[in-house]
Amino acid sequence: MSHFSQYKDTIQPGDLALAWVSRDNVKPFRIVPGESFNTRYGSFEHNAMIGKPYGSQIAVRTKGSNKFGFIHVLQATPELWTISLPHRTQIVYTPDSSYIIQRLQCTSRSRVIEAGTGSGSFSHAFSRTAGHLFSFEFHEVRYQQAKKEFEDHGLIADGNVTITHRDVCQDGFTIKPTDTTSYYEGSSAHPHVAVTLDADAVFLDLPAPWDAIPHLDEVIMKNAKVILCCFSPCIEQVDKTLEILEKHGWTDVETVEIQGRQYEARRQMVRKLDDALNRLRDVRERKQVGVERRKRMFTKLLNEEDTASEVRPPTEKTQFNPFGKGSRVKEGDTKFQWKEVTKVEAEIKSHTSYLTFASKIGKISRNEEEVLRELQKVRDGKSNN
Ligand SMILES: C[S@@+](CC[C@H](N)C(=O)[O-])C[C@H]1O[C@@H](n2cnc3c(N)ncnc32)[C@H](O)[C@@H]1O
Repeated sequence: MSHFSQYKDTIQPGDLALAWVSRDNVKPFRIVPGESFNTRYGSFEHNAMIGKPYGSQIAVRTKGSNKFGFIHVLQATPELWTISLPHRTQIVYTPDSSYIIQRLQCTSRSRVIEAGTGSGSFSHAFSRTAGHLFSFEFHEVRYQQAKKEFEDHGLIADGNVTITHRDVCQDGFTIKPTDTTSYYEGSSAHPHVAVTLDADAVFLDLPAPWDAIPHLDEVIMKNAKVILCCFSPCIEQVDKTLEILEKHGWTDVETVEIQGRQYEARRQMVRKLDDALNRLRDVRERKQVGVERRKRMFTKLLNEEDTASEVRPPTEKTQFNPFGKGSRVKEGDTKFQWKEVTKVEAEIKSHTSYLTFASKIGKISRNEEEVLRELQKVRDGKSNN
């Protein structure tokens, strides 16, 4: 059973769990009775986690101190996997993958093609939503690593993912029995019959998608709407992709870019001009009192008079401290006035690329020879007139 497709309540032996150590330190680990998860804040025994609800905080006393270190144990989801996975390549982050999945109209009935697999970040998101994912990777080591990871996560044997070692630009997407693929392993699939992909959604995260696009006609669903997305960091790549999409009969072409932003909501103290003016007046008056006292003391010293009577007047707590200056004010303190504000978080993990979407119904492709003949006819007609 895939570790990513079902929610469960409690932490059990064998689960793939994620330790939330801090916001940018999330680590995957397998729950094994008797083992520990080690961090610089302490060593957390798996036995102390087993049976607890997911989301629990697990605390240990830090060695040689009275302090506690703690982690939260979370259930694996594609979103958390994306921020904790071992990077083998650039990856697609959740702001992009969530948008792409809905634009591809991906559902539990979808048959999705993905190339290349890379670090498998997007593959995990697809595997949760799609009916079947056919993922392709031409780098042998990356293929092996991704395959092992998918097996460990239950995405292959009991899941809905097929991974194939293939250069899709050169050899297309048809999976044959002679291929290095997870498809025939331990499955009841006929070992001599090529796989019918019949894909209705395609995601290409490749340096040269224009070389892969011409091969798609052989493997996409006929008489159904097929939606494609190409993920390209450069506008020059988009340009070449658009040209080939048009040539091969893809329509509804649109290029978008995701600009991920995170807004932090908080309260800000309301500062009125009158309050500021009163505070300035108060400061000036106090300063004046101090200056006059020092002047008197100086004169008395010159005249060798006793200065003992010149005691510092007790400082009354200022009335004009509207902004809590000099004291720590808790956000929302009812003694002050507050307004709700939002702040944009400066950085959010989102590998910015251009997303080019297109769709196709049936096997419509442009007959280049016919187009050239028609163009020639128009030119001939003009020159005869
Ligand atoms: C940027 S990574 C993909 C990252 C992936 N989308 C993720 O979220 O983890 C691109 C991958 O495409 C693979 N690749 C490049 N050209 C390919 C081709 N012609 N056929 C198959 N895979 C290819 C590369 O080896 C690389 O692993």
